[in-house]
Amino acid sequence: MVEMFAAENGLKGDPRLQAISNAIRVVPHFPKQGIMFQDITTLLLDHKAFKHTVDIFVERYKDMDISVVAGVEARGFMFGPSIALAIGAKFVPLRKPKKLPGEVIAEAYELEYGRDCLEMHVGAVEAGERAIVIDDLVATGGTLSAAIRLLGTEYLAFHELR
Ligand SMILES: O=P(O)(O)OC[C@H]1O[C@H](OP(=O)(O)OP(=O)(O)O)[C@H](O)[C@@H]1O
Ligand SMILES: Nc1ncnc2[nH]cnc12
Repeated sequence: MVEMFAAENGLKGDPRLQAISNAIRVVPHFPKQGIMFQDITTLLLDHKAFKHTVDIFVERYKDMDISVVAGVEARGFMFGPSIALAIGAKFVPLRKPKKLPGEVIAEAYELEYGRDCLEMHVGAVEAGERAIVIDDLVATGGTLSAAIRLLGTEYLAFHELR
């Protein structure tokens, strides 16, 4: 998995990827039978692996005229703001329902274990802005698809941690 990710992203031989992978704990059968839960809280405890993670995104997306880093609640909030600050972009939280106080647009989606919805404040992103979506992982892709629909077609790329 690490080798495939490295080859696809121009990071072949980069020792940071294995360190990141090693720092993610896999918890079988959480939150229900059959799910191999990828727990990034252990990555957050390892400051070197945490920094490597943010650095890889920053190296990839700096100087690409990206003005929006959209983070998916909750785990995209743990990585997105650091990346936004480092590349000089604004951070836009994509939140679960009824958390944002202003006018919102919403997108519903299916999860590996349920159904949910993401909301974004109207006006947080302007037409023509280039955005990236940050989250910790893709399972079915439902969350990522909803995030992209929220941002419209102005997004540039998405990158998962593992
Ligand atoms: O590709 P998908 O099938 O859509 O699944 C991936 C999403 O599921 C997890 O979040 P979750 O909805 O469990 O919320 P949490 O971060 O609040 O725990 C994960 O952080 C992604 O956002
Ligand atoms: N396997 C998984 N590990 C962690 N978070 C998830 N969200 C959906 N599937 C997941």
